[in-house]
Order: sequence, then C-alpha cells, then structure tokens
Amino acid sequence: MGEAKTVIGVIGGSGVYEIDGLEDARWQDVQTPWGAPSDQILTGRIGEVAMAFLPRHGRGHVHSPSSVPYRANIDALKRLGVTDVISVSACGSFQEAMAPGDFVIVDQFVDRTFAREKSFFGPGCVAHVSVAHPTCARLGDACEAAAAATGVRTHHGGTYLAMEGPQFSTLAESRLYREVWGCDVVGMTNMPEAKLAREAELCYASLAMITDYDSWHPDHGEVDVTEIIATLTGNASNARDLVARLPAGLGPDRAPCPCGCDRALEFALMTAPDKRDPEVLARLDAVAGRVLGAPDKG
Ligand SMILES: CSC[C@H]1O[C@H](OP(=O)(O)O)[C@H](O)[C@@H]1O
Ligand SMILES: Nc1ncnc2[nH]cnc12
Repeated sequence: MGEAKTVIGVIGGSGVYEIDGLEDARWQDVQTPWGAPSDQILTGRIGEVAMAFLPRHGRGHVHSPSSVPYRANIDALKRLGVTDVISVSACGSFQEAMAPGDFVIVDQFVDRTFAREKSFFGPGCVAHVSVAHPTCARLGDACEAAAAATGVRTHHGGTYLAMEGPQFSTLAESRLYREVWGCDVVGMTNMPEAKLAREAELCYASLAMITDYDSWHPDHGEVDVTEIIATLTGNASNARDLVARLPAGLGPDRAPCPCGCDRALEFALMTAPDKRDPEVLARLDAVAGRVLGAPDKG
C-alpha cells in the first residue's frame, strides 16, 4: 500500500474567495448525494501538496450562513481526497486582547445554531462521534507555525460561539456570550461545519480573523457590515498568506492523525448491519466509506 498523501482543503469565509500560489489550478464541479456544494471547487497544488479551495458562501457571496450547504461542502472535499480542512472565518471578538486584524486558532465551540442539517447520519444508519475536542491539534499547530511566519498577531486557542444569524447579536446576547459563557469569538458558520468534518473523519482547524468587537465594547459601538468589510479588505491577504505557507509545514506525506480525527467513525456506528438502509448507506459512500466498505450493488 502506498504512503498516505496530504490533501489540504480550504474553506474560505467572508472576504476570502480565492487563494494564492496554486499551480495547475482549475475550478471543477463536484456532485454529492447531499446536493451541490456552495460553488465549484478550485483544485491545484502548492509544491508537492494537493489543495482544494471552496468559497463557503460561493463566489459573489450568494449563501447566507443558514443556507450554506454544509453537508455537500464537507462531502465534496472528502470526495476529492482532502485529508485536512482549514476553515477561514471572519469573527467578532469578545476579548479586548483579541483585536481586529488578529488571528485566533479556535479550538472549542458553543453551538447555538438551530436551522441547519447537522449530521450525515440518521434513520437507516445512526452514528455518534465525539466532538469533545472538535478541532485537530496537529493541524492547529501547523496553522500556528504558518501564522507566525506571516507576522500577524495570533492567539492559540479560543472558544467560538456559533450563532444562527443572519442578524448580529443583541447587546444582551453579546454580554451573555462574553461575561457568562466565557466565549472568545463569535461567528455564524463554523457549526455544523466542524461536526460534519469530524463525522467525515477529516482533520479540521479553524482560523478566525477578527474583524470587530461585536456589540459589547463600550468604545466601539455596535458592529456593522461596513466595519467588517473594511477590516477584511485590509486583512484577508494575511489569511491567504497563511494558507499558502501551510503545505510546506504539513508536507506531502501524511502520518495518521495523532488525535484520531481520521478514525472518528471507528466505534461510532450504532445501527446493526442487517438493519442499515442501503439507500442511506449509498449516500455515505464518501464520508463513511472507510468503515462501511464498498456499497452493495445488489
Ligand atoms: C460579513 S459579516 C457576517 C458573516 O461573516 C462571517 O462569515 P464566515 O464565517 O463565512 O467568514 C460570519 O460567520 C457571517 O456569515
Ligand atoms: N460580530 C460578529 N458576529 C457574528 N458574525 C460575525 N462575523 C464577523 N463579525 C461577526
């Protein structure tokens, strides 16, 4: 058996609709059993490492946080052979020290979203994976090393409050998330994305780009899109710079994930083999193919 190869998937959030330095670049359609992804996927390589880039909201920002086809996006990346997913996201900050322009390598989430499909599994094939540690430490460390090379101030570790949106938080919510729940950043998209990546046995790291102080900060007033776009315009190139440095850090040859992200389904399937629905199994061919084996053609 050949050695496993790294394939980096990048999900670009608000303000990040392209990546730099890609050779042999080509936009391609990817079909999935969960519908169409947010857009075509840009594939190519940086040096010896294969890359796949997907703009989360689509080019031209056509999807709202609630309408992003999260399952199709993760399935499509898995189908392309992606092993490691870097999510890039614009976020509000709940911490004075996490200032607009900074990066945060997020490692925990509070999921307050409620109007999204959150699992690949369900009736016909039930599974329960652990998301106690929802991000990959190895990939997070690689992001931190790449971030250090960009020179951007970077905070290692932080809790991301995922809200449904599309409206920003009320002042009372902003204070609750900051003062009572102790969250560090707020955004609208990393859930269920991170949970689905875990179900698909993909390593997942989240790079938050701080764009604002949400609404709690007495000196900064309430957040609005104009402020966010102004910050993104000045800083999105830093995220692209970080992404372009990742392949050199991760390298082309891939050892099994020390955190076990790539084996998340090992003991997760609950439905007895003779009770599993063949149609449901067929939809799981990419995300759970490793544990389910080839679908039954009969
Ligand atoms: C443009 S402001 C709100 C918007 O920006 C963030 O998107 P993403 O996480 O994809 O960078 C936030 O989650 C909202 O969707
Ligand atoms: N303050 C904020 N709340 C939610 N999502 C955001 N994305 C960027 N800033 C945000």
